Amino acid sequence: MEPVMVPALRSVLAVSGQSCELSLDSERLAWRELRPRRDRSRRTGVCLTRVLQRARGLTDSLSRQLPSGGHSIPVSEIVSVGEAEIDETYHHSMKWEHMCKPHAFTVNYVQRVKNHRWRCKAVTFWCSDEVLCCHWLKALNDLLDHQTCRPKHLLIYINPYGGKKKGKQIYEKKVAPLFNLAGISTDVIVTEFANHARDDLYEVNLEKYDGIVCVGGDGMFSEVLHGLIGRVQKDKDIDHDNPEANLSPCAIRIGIIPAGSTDCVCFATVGINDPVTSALHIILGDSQPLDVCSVHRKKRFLKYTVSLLGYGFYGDVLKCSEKNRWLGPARYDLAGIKTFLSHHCYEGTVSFQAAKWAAGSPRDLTRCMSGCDICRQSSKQLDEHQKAQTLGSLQNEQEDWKTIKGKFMAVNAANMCCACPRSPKGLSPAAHLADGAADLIVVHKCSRLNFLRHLIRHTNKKDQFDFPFVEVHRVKTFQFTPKHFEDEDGDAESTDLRISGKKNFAQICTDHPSCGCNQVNSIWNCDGETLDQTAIEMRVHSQLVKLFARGVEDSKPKNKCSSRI
Ligand SMILES: CCCCCCCCCCCCC/C=C/[C@@H](O)[C@H](COP(=O)(O)O)NC(=O)CCCCCCCCCCCCCCC
Ligand SMILES: Nc1ncnc2c1ncn2[C@@H]1O[C@H](COP(=O)(O)OP(=O)(O)O)[C@@H](O)[C@H]1O
Ligand SMILES: [Ca+2]
Repeated sequence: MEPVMVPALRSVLAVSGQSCELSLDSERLAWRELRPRRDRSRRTGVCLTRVLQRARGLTDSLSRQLPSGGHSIPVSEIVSVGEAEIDETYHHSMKWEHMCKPHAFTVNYVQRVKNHRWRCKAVTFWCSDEVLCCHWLKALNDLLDHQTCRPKHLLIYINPYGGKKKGKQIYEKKVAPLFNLAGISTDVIVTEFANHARDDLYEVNLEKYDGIVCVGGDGMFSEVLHGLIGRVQKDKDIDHDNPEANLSPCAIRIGIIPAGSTDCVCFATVGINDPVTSALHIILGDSQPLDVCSVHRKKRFLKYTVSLLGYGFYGDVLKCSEKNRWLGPARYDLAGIKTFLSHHCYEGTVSFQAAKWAAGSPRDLTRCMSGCDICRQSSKQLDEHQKAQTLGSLQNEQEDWKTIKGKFMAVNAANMCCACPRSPKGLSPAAHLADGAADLIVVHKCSRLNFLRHLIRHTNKKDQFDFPFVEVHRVKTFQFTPKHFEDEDGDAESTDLRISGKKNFAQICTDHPSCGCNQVNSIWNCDGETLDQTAIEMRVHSQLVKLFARGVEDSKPKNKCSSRI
């Protein structure tokens, strides 16, 4: 059982009562049984074996079982290592007081289970003596110290009222113990009012932290996003009211512990809305760049959005759902049915500039996966495009605008696929997290039945864009102007105020008999937050923030990057 130090570490230790050869190099920890399990006569020692078999939590559901019967864990997926905790009660009840404390260490590591879920598993290795045990502990801890991407200090904001109001409970029961295990220190703030986290981020000493974590839904994430981006621009003296401004990227990463109603940002960046999985991605120090869209009206900043910016159907669903917040996540289903039945359409003009440099297209049947090639290629091409623009070698950008006028059921910009439990492939299944572009989906006025057919396709494998009344474009920027703005030659500000303030929708409707719609205006759903203004411009900022995530992993890992739908 002497360790072999050159070039890597190799020893014979015991796992679950079996002698195993354990080896470690800078990449992997691996072990394989030396003798078949049934061969009890030659086991390493009766007492030790019994302790091993009964030791708490050390059952043999080991991580990557190799075809040869061996196991292997990448060092990058080890959560922590430490001296094994021996169950003292058991120890005494078995009258083994005479036995000196066995020398063992436990490795906590990530295990993949179904549907992109991760769990933290433990395996304990038993050594013949203390020196060997310390040696292994030191070697493993040294390797973990080299995982420099891992956060050590986190600032956590918990929304106690998000989703089913279980944010605090989820954090305390499922997440805090894991952060503890991984030796991460935390400052926890349970928010007391809406925008508490956003405002706090303007004041806080960010240098103290390696990451900001929000516990809540997309709305809570949006708060943290606004606080962080706003703070960085303020520190760098960048005017976010200028729609042309080149925003400064945020170096500090954001983690999301899902505890909301839709959890679409988490679902689309991790593959599942599961608090333990997200906590493990944070602990391992994953990093996923994310595009952020800014929404302006004229020269005034309104909001940032990372998932859905939707007018018409999704705006109305949100507006209706806000009245029923007490219903929790079910409020969206009720609002969805009501909105569907009311079947409103809205008249206006959509103008956009296509993301010509983007490597993919909204209907190319690819999905943005971990290490996505399309994101890498697109952002490279975008850099080149921007350089060419600065040098003046590209034609006037103004000529690139395309316009769609008409009556719409919905105008949606999806900056990511927007997958969520309601729609596992999302609003725009081929949209990308970090390609510097968003998918603009325009659903023209159609019958109720056709709109239902379009909606249903969000829940199955069929193409929701394959209808004559739906068009989709990959864009870098778009503008929307409702019809009444054009008619009134809109002083945007005063018109919007009038719509949202003095008049109610019924009055507006009778004022506009020619529009054929029940209402003149919808509102914008901006990552689940309402926008009062209707005439807006949106622009994508490539990879402005980073999340503690790695994109959705391919469950059948043949091609690591983008896979066919
Ligand atoms: C017939 C079934 C049709 C199902 C159609 C499902 C489409 C779902 C697309 C979801 C896109 C989600 C984009 C994400 C938005 C979130 O940022 C945002 C905020 O999340 P948070 O509360 O966690 O903070 N969430 C939302 O705006 C919620 C959008 C949910 C829309 C649900 C719509 C349900 C529609 C049901 C129609 C039923 C018609 C039935 C006719 C008999
Ligand atoms: N303490 C609080 N009290 C009330 N609202 C809050 C609080 N903390 C955060 N919020 C707001 O709650 C809204 C919804 O939060 P979110 O966590 O996204 O839940 P949900 O997914 O159910 O919408 C967000 O707009 C956020 O700004
Ligand atoms: Ca994008």
